[in-house]
Amino acid sequence: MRRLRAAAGPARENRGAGSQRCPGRRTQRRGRAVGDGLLAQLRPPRLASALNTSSSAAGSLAAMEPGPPGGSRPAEPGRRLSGAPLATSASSRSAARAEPGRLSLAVAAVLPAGGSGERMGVPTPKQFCPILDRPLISYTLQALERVCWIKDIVVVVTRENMEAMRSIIRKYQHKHISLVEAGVTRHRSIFNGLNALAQDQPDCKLCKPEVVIIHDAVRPFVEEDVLLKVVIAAKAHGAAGAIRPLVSTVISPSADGCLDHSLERARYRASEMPQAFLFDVIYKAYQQCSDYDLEFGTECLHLALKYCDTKAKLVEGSPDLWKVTYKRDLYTAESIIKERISQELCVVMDTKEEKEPISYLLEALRNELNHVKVTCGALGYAGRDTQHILEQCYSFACVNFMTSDFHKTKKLLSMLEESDLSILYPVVVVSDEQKLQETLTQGAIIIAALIRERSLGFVGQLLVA
Ligand SMILES: Nc1ccn([C@@H]2O[C@H](COP(=O)(O)OP(=O)(O)OP(=O)(O)O)[C@@H](O)[C@H]2O)c(=O)n1
Ligand SMILES: O=P(O)(O)OC[C@@H](O)[C@@H](O)[C@@H](O)CO
Repeated sequence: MRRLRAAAGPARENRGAGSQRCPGRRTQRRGRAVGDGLLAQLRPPRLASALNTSSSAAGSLAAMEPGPPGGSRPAEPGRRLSGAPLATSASSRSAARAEPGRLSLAVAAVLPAGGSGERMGVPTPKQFCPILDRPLISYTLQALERVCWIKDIVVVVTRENMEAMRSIIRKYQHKHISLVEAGVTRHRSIFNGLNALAQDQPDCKLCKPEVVIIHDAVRPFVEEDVLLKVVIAAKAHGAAGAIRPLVSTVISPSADGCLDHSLERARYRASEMPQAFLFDVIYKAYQQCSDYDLEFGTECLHLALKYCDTKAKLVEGSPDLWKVTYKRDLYTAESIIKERISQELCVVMDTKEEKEPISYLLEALRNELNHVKVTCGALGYAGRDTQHILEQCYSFACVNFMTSDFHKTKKLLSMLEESDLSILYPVVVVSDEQKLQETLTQGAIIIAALIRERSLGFVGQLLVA
C-alpha cells in the first residue's frame, strides 16, 4: 500500500519529493457500481464507482437470458482494449502482457487539480464538487486506475486541499496515488508534478517514466484507448494530444470591440486532454519555460514545440473528453454517469423457474426501459451465483415469488454491503405475485423511473406496487 506524502515546494524550486510507491502488481479494482435499481439499502449507501466497470465474464445470469457472447455487461464508459496494453518494465505491476513486438514503456500520469474553479461559481473547487455525492476527481482517478499500464498517478493539489484529497483517496480506495503541492497557475502545478517524477533518486519511490500523461483532473470521461493512442504517439513523436472539432467559430476582436477577423473553423481544432510526452521532452520544456509562459500559458503542447522543437501528434478524441468548467458541466457529467450505469437491469428472483408473471414483468420492463438490457436470474444459494450477479449489473430488481419474508433479498443486500462493491442509491420496490400481475405496467414504470432517477431521496424507501 502506497504511503501518501505531500511534496511541498514552489514551482521552480520545487523539491518535489514524491511519495511511497509500492512495487508489485497494480490491483485492478474489480468493483462494480451496483446501482440502486430496486434494492432496499437499509443503511446509508456507500457510493458507487460509477465509471468503474469490470470486464468480467458472463455470470450464470447470462445463461438464463440469451445475450451477447461472453455474457451481458453493463455499458462501459470506455471500451477495454482487447490487445494487451503497454506493459511496463519487467517488474511491472501491470496485469498486461506485452504483445510480441509491442512497446514496453514506463508510463506515469500527472493530474493538475490545484485550481479554484472560479468559472464554476461555487465555493468548492470544481474538482471536489460532488457528482452523485462523489467528488468529481474521484471519477477521473478511477478512470486512470482502470488502466493497468499507468504505473504512477501524481495528483497536484493545493496545500489546503491536501487533507481533503487524502480522505478521498482513503474513502474510495484509490491506489498508487502521489500528492504534490500545486502552483499558482496550471503550468506551475504541472511543473511541480513533473518535478516529483523527475526525482529519480533511490529513496524516492516515484520512478521517472519514459512517457508521462498530463490530464486535467476535471476531465472524468477519459478512456483507455485514447490514453493508449496518445502514449504511443508520444513515444514516436515526443508529444501527442487529444483534439476535438471546434463547436464555435474563433474570431479576433479589434481594439474597439468589433470584429477584426474570424478564423476558418474547419482549419482549427480544440486542444483537449489527455496529452502525453516523452518525459525528457516536456520536463526540459518546463525547465526552460519563461515566467510569462508559466503564468499565462494554457497549452503544454505549445511548450514542447517552443522549447524543444517537438511537434505534437494530434489524436482525435471522443466528445466526452471535455473539461468540466461551468456549473452546467456538472449536470452534464451527472447525466452521462447516470445513463451509463443504468444500461442494465438484473431482475433477481427467489426462484429458478421463470414463472409466467416474471415473463410479463420482463416484457413490461423491456417496454419501459427500451435502452436497457434486462437480465433475469435467480439468487443462487452459492455465493458464486451472487458474485456473478454483482459483477453483471448496476441496477437490481428483486422479485419475490416463493416467499414474502425477503430472506433472499436481505441476503443479497448483506452481500452487497459486505462486498467491496459500493451501492448507489438503492431503492426497493416490493410486489407480490398477485399485485404484481395487476399492476405490472405500473411496477415497470416505477422500476424504470427509479433506475433513471437514482435519487438519494429514494434511498431506503419501501414502495409497494
Ligand atoms: N493553479 C492551478 C490551476 C488549475 N489547475 C488545474 O488545471 C485543470 C484545468 O484548469 P481549469 O479548468 O482552468 O481549472 P481552474 O483554474 O480551477 O478553473 P477556473 O479557471 O475557472 O478558476 C484543473 O483540473 C485545475 O484544477 C491546477 O492544477 N493548478
Ligand atoms: O486552465 P484552462 O481551463 O484555462 O485551460 C486549460 C486548457 O487550455 C487545456 O486543458 C487544454 O487546452 C489542453 O491544453
